[in-house]
Amino acid sequence: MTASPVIKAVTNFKQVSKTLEEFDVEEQPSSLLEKRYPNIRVIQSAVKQLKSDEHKIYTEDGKEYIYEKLCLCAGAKPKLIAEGNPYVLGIRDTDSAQAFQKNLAQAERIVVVGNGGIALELVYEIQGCEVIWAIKDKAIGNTFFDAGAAEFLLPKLTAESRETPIECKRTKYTLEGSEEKGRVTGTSDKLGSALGPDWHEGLHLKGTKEFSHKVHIETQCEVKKIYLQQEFIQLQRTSLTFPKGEKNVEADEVLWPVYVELTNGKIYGCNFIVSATGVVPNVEPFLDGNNFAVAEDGGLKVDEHMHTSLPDVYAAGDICTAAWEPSPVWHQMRLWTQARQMGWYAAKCMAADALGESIDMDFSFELFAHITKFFNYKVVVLGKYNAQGLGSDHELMLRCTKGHEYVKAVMQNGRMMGAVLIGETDLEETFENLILNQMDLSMYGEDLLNPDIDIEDYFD
Ligand SMILES: Cc1cc2nc3c(=O)[nH]c(=O)nc-3n(C[C@H](O)[C@H](O)[C@H](O)COP(=O)(O)OP(=O)(O)OC[C@H]3O[C@@H](n4cnc5c(N)ncnc54)[C@H](O)[C@@H]3O)c2cc1C
Ligand SMILES: NC(=O)C1=CN([C@@H]2O[C@H](COP(=O)(O)OP(=O)(O)OC[C@H]3O[C@@H](n4cnc5c(N)ncnc54)[C@H](OP(=O)(O)O)[C@@H]3O)[C@@H](O)[C@H]2O)C=CC1
Repeated sequence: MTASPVIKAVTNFKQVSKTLEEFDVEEQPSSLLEKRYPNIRVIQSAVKQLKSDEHKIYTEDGKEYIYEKLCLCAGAKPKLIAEGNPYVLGIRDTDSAQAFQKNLAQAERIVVVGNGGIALELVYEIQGCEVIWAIKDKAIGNTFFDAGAAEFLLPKLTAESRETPIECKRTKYTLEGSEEKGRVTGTSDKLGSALGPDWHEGLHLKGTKEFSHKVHIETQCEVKKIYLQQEFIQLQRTSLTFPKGEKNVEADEVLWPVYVELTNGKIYGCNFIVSATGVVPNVEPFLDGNNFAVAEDGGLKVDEHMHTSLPDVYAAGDICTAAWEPSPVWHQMRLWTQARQMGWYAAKCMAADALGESIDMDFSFELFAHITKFFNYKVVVLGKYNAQGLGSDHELMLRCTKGHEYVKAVMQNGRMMGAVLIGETDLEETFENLILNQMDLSMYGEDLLNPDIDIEDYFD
């Protein structure tokens, strides 16, 4: 049962190593899925309400369905800095991405807030529009890497000329445009599927200006307040303490539709704001009235069999929070890769439960592994790649060739616990093995990253 008219399909799946997977995500009509798998019937209608004590779901088209077992995969919603403000956009699905593209086409300057996946991709891709990027941290990309890797990547962002991205041969996201709402083009309230790898390739992310890229980064700050143009003018006129434009507001000739005051005291006018500030699991309102155990991050708690706290209800993907004791080198992140693995494993668990069979935890939860692309570099993150939860008792080993590769290994008690590999390092399989087998590597010391030693052969 799905609220969106298209089905997301994983295509060109490639097992890069034991745990690393690469694939494309395509929108396909649901009829194709039904044709390929005759046991599947797709019902396109949003679920309005779940009554888990009756084993029933009610859909928006007025129908009700009884289930024996149910798996909830309703994803997550963008967690916006100012919910309801028409100048604050989030990006989640095809609709919201197209709304963003439409607004960008009219824009001279935007403010991007957040320091994770979406912000990293946006600031690199946007052309012809000035970007003020406001981040809480000292360095860019805090959810994926550390300050060292950020330093490595930064020249790519500030370079005036960029490589032309490899052209996307397929139309991956196909929904038609969105409605006009307010002064920036809004999105409908219907929640579509979250975008996946290379989501921006089908979009034309260009503003009104002739220059290529212009990104200004404001570090260690958050958004304090957002002012609409009239509010801003009024405050400038009436408030003695409000900055009048000499010091804190950059000397602008133009009046902007909206102004952002940052906690570092600076104020920027812009056409609109992108809130790329993470997600919250999509549990309301359709799950209201059910007594689910919910984790601190708002996700439905699932055990090692993807089972929620309610009988016969399972959950997978962004909506759930892994509440089992994880492997020391795995953690949850709301990513396509994990949503796919969880969905696949949840299906196996449901089948095993129905047949009264036992099932072991899937191997993909042994090691956190993610492969992606930032600033046109291949990026692989493994295990506790940012030393998450390792305390101060760990060491970092680094190898970096400017503009070419960045290799970081996180070591604890002589064992490799995580790694960040940027560029074509060819080390992912070896490092994956070293993390999985927890071999004592103390005797190799710094040779572990010595470029003259072919460690692939060494550990074969
Ligand atoms: C811009 C962007 C770029 C991303 N890039 C990457 C990337 O490069 N790599 C990566 O690994 N991850 C990426 N992600 C994250 C990834 O998209 C998500 O982790 C993943 O889609 C989660 O899958 P899901 O099935 O849990 O949720 P979703 O893909 O969001 O699917 C949820 C589905 O539930 C439906 N639904 C919601 N409510 C209801 C209801 N009440 N009734 C019926 N149906 C309902 C929705 O219509 C939707 O089809 C990106 C996310 C975004 C927003
Ligand atoms: N290539 C890839 O793999 C991509 C993956 N994605 C995934 O899509 C989902 C949505 O992406 P995104 O929105 O970027 O989420 P992310 O979770 O990746 O990043 C959110 C960022 O916003 C920051 N933040 C949170 N609240 C505030 C606030 N109030 N003010 C300022 N900053 C704030 C977070 O900082 P802090 O961590 O300190 O709270 C973090 O830096 C994520 O699950 C992400 O992993 C998206 C794009 C690409």
